[in-house]
Amino acid sequence: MVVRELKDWYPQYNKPLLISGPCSVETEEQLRNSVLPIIDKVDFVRGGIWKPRTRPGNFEGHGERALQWVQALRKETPFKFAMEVATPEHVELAHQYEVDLVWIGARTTVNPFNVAELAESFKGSELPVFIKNPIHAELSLWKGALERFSKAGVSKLGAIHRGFHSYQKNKYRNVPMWQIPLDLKSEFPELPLLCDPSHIAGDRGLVAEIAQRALDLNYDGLMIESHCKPDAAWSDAAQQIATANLPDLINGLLLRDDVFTKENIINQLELIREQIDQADRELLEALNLRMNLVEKIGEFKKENNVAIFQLSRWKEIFQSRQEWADQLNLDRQFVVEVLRLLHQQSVKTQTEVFNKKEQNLNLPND
Ligand SMILES: O=C(O)C(=O)C[C@]1(C(=O)O)C=C[C@@H](O)C=C1
Repeated sequence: MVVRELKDWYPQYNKPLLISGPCSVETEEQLRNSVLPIIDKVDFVRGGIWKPRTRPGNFEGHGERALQWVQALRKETPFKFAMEVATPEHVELAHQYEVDLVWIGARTTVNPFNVAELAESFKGSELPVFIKNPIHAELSLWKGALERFSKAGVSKLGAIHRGFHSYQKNKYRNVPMWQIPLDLKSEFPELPLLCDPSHIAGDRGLVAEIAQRALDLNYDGLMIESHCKPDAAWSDAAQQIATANLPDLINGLLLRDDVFTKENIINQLELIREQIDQADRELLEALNLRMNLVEKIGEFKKENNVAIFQLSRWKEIFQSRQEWADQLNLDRQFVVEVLRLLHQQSVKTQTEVFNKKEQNLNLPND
């Protein structure tokens, strides 16, 4: 997949790229009051034209009528406009109304049929397209959508992390699972990655801290929902911040450098990284030793016809290592995950020992 850096196709890019505006375009007046005060603070104004709603009966967006309001306001005061598209008809209207950036919503990204059809409708287009993560935590679906758009010739491509649905109650509306977007960025370092703290939070009180977290992780930009009267919003009222509060939120964010630049800090960093290298080497040697011992026990078990899984020993290990973790001030959950992985690997290794055919038996056709 060919990806281009933001700066490549958006030369005025000054980190972080900022997209803000209301969840939905509701009325001409709401649009004007939500947009005009933020024009010089953001790169793109966002506004929902069609809203995919979980249940029928909720406001589903005004469609083309809202685009006409956007067009009229832009004639008066120019600004770059971004919106979600979910069908080829939306894409056609995006071109017709000279929208500057579009994104593909989480509910669309999950469906390869929709993605393929949408990507096709971008053939020959110069529009930048950002793909939101699929609603459930599956990196390959997210990558698949990006690849389909790339294959269709969309080169101004980016990703938006908006968190993942969880059936369990959580502090956040959508669980961030930061590792997934970081895995995406590791694979495609040039791919512009934005965070949508509003959809992760589901609550305007959490938006600033999530936005900061994203910048701490070196995201390229943010998409934040803002509304002139958020409590009266027709959709996602709880997560939209007041237009009047957007400047303070933006000014309060700390930008981190990409890499260390100061000489003395680089020296200190290098010293610590050498120690980490050493610690990792010892960790791997300890793992190697453990796996050799596990293999040895596997051979004993095979010789003596004893089962691989030893519940009472495993329970004892599981318990005692958590106590050790407490003594060492290590996070218990982290240690539990490592133990589970270790045990899984032991069982796999001993299964291989059990299945190993004896050498030199020379059984025919075996
Ligand atoms: O103690 C054993 O019987 C082992 O084989 C080792 C080990 C482990 O990984 O520690 C592996 C499998 C058993 O279920 C319990 C423990």
